[in-house]
Amino acid sequence: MIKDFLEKIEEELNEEQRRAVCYDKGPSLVIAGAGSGKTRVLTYKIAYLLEQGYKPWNILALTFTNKAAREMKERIARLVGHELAAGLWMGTFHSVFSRILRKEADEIGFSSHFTIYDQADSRNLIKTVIREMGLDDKTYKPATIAAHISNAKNRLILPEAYLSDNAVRMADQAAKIPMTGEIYLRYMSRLRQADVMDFDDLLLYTYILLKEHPEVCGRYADKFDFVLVDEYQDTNYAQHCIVWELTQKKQQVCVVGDDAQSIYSFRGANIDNILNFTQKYNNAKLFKLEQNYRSTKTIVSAANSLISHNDRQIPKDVFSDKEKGSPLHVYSAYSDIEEAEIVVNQIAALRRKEKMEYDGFAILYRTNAQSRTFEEALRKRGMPYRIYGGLSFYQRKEIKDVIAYCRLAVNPHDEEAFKRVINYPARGIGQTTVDKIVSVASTDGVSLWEVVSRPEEHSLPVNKGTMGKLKSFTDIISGFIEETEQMDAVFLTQEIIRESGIMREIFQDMSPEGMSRQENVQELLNGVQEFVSRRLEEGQSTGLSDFLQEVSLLSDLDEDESDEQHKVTLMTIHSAKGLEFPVVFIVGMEENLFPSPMAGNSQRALEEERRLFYVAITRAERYCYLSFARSRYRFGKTEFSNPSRFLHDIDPRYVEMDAQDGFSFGQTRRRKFASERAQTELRSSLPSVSKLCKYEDEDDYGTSYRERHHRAYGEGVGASSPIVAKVSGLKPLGSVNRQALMRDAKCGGAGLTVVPSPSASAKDNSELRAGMRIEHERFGLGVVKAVEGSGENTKATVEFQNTGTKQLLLRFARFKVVE
Ligand SMILES: Nc1ncnc2c1ncn2[C@@H]1O[C@H](COP(=O)(O)OP(=O)(O)OP(=O)(O)O)[C@@H](O)[C@H]1O
Repeated sequence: MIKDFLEKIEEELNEEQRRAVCYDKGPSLVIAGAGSGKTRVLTYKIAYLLEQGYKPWNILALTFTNKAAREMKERIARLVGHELAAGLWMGTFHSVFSRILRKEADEIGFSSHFTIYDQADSRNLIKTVIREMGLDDKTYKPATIAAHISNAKNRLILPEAYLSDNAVRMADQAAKIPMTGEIYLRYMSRLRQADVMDFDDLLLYTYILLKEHPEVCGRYADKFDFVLVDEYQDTNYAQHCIVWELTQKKQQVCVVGDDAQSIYSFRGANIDNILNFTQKYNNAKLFKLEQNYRSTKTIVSAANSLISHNDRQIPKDVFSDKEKGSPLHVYSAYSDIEEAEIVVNQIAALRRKEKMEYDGFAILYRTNAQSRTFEEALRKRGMPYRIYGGLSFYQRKEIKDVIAYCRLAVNPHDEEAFKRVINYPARGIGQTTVDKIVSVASTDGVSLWEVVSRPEEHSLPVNKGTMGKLKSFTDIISGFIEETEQMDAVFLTQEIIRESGIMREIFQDMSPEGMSRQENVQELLNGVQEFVSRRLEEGQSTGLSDFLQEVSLLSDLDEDESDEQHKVTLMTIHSAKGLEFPVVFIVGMEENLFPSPMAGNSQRALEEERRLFYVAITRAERYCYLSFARSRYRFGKTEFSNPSRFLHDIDPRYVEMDAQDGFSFGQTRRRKFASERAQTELRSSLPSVSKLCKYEDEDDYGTSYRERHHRAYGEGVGASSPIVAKVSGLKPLGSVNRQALMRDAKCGGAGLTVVPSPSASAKDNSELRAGMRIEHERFGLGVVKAVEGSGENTKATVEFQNTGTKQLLLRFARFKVVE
């Protein structure tokens, strides 16, 4: 058996992997470059320890996810048999330590039956505490307070320490939430009274248990002869301290990870744990796995050249023995619409050329909301896809909520939409009331809307208070109904998001999940805006019911999920960690998107964004495509984007770009692409779009939505889109300023040339002839095939290079003739 196993090790592992696997003479740090077989090494190492005679119950292996633990256990079982593998202590920090905590609960004043609160439970309790303390939960937003508490727990800061820390107090005071420490104190005691732990407590109390009960700590430290930790770069301070408590005596610990793939600081991960490991365990042996088995030489070199721009890292030289492969191809698109079409066209072309299945392709983006345009382009082409680790755009809760209001505005008798939002956002209309409405409606044979619109006539049995709440609801919906007659879909959707209270509900949650919901709602607005602009250009109606019609067709396809096994995968880069695909598209490579504007000027945050890009590139086996859109709708207007600074970080030898794309790689890095002057000039020429969008809500939040978002996303260069101009009476951006931007952008630094989208001019339109080439703001380059009609009704049929053939009503079309 031993001989077989050693032979297997010889066959399956390279020399450095073997050395890392067979080392059990003290602490070790295995730095595993991307695609270098980290999982293989961990699996073999545990199997090796078992073969060496270590007992499974004396081995503790901590993973980042339950899935990783399951998969690793299966692989170990294949090597050493199920019986041995089953006895291992293997799982996530939370699952392993909740098991230990249950056993030792009375040591720290809990019963062994303590309950574990999930995020929603814990937020509810925080909200209750805030209210009990007489504080305003609009100032003390539960999500924000929860994040502060979680952060403190992950750093092992207890309420008393929190309260006595001057720096923390001052920071909370500056953030206008000085009572956070008191809330934390009360929240903790409430959890204790209820015999409950929240998720972070599982780590915090484990640490307390080990630190304050040396005999318990000694028992576990003696029990575990070997501790292994996967994804060590993503551990937080509490996890790091727990590992230390368990291993400082025997020093039999092996941590595996890649500092270049540390991407979870927003969840408390601290890259310093891995960077400083060899200082903490000063006789630790360092193994570097540098051979990448996944990607072509070019992809590995491109990723190396990118990450070399980070200061904080453990030096390594990742290499590949695979074929050289093609350069990373960069696409510059006119708009997010064209970007999606380019990607989908490329998928179709590669499938034809290389006979690849759909599941060989992945589209990776920085934010969830970006899936919309790609989903729509894939659907249009009938290409099967799946969203990995999430829902498709129109299935997301916040989108369904807004759409439900839109449906009511168009048809208030829509029962499902009615039930979905009558008490969302919460307006004190309980299930009992809804049941009564349903019952009366059924007896009288009318719709639910009919009952609440005329409750007396239908003898709805509710009290005066409830009657008032129903009246407020019907007033809101009636307002929308009235507006559907006169307003277009963009105006109305904005109105709905604001007046329904959804904006207040969603935009006060600044947690990562909350931000993602905000981005989704914003993206829905972008979709509506895109719809309206397109329909205007096509000479078709732009009402809300037209938009809903289009959306319902999209959702219909959603339900009619094809049985196709092979699907294109769409996901955020964060969820792509650990996965690999023959072809990877990394989209939205723009400033203000990637790096995330939240990173601001913080070097630490920017380095993490760069690591995220590194993770994305290293998912690719054979082809890697990068794309950016030069404009996209944001905040109700077209915003021009500059290519991401990260594109400059890749050595030009490993990238290529089509010559006509108006982008060139240069030597000078990280300077502003478009000059400040041009941006300022352009901005000052813009009328206040906020008048239309009316996002301001100072009364409730102190700061406005736009202000917060612009803080979050940075100030973009924008121009009113045609529909914005039409509805609000604003004029489209003057050509002088646009030319100024083009002039400045063209000679702007960094070796990049950015040509903003074109705008239409009357002259262009009247002289338009078949055969002419045009540049359209969103559809990109195209050739005019025919011009028909006259005056206001002149239409052109244009065959676009990437976005197909379209008919444009010239009066509304935004393009310029290029030849
Ligand atoms: N010695 C080896 N010989 C051949 N192939 C190997 C070897 N080691 C690993 N591989 C293969 O390399 C690929 C990458 O391995 P794995 O997924 O474990 O990498 P990883 O280090 O976890 O990567 P990442 O951190 O980038 O997700 C896998 O397909 C794996 O089977």
